[in-house]
Amino acid sequence: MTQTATPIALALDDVTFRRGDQTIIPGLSVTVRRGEHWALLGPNGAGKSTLMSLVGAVAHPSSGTVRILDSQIGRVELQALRRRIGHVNPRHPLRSPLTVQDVVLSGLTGSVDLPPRWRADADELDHATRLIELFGLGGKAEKRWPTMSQGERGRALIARALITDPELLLLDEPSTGLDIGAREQLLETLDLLAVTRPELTWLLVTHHLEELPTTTTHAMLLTRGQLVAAGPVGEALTSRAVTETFGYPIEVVEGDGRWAARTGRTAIAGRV
Ligand SMILES: Nc1ncnc2c1ncn2[C@@H]1O[C@H](COP(=O)(O)OP(=O)(O)OP(=O)(O)O)[C@@H](O)[C@H]1O
Repeated sequence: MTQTATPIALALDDVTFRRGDQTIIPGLSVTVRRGEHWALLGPNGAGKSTLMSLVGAVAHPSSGTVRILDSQIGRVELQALRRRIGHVNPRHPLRSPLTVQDVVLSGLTGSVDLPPRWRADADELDHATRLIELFGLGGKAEKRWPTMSQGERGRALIARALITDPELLLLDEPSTGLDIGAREQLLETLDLLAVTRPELTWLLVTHHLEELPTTTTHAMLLTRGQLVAAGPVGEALTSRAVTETFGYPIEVVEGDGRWAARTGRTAIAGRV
């Protein structure tokens, strides 16, 4: 019996990205398969957000090819492709006092605010309610954006990203500003999502190894727009690769699927 390979969710082939004179990504190739959960790590300015905008069908590469789901950027209508991608941006530019429910529903209209005459139908309302419950916001559906905590906002934004049943979920620093309890709740929810939606592929940008869900399957380490390591998390997230990525001696520790970083004291001792 022949085994078919898991379909590809993202394929970047020799991708470059330039802004004016600056080359932000000098040539990057990586393949992500459906159902994989990738962590994307790298120092400030490494190009993580740039990479997220390329795989989120927001930016075009300067050269090379970007395939997202079954479409190649440059050959498809980006708007249609974006509807299949859930993008969680911690700097969501909402100014109006929308309720949790409306924030989640705004994922259906793809807008920050709800269009004035738009109304959700019964199925859409039901879906929003289920997501609000899943993310522990049941009982808070009427709470409004300005009075929501950072943790509540983060969870509402993930529910918003999921309401279109995306095939790809992009999480840009989803734990930013969360206290330990809220962070743990978020990580548990992502782990639960991995069970309830095994086909969903995600890419999660973080600055902290402690913020990786236990269901992280792969990791990509980026510095100056180039990959230092990319592959199964156990192979890519090594002390050596993290040290090279951040240009500082770091020891990576793993236990029960959770990750942590601490200063590589042995390496430092060897320097003095
Ligand atoms: N709008 C912009 N105009 C000019 N340069 C930009 C712009 N956005 C990003 N850059 C530059 O592109 C490079 C990569 O930035 P990017 O935001 O992708 O990095 P990052 O890894 O996400 O950083 P951080 O961890 O600080 O969020 C940086 O050198 C940055 O200064």
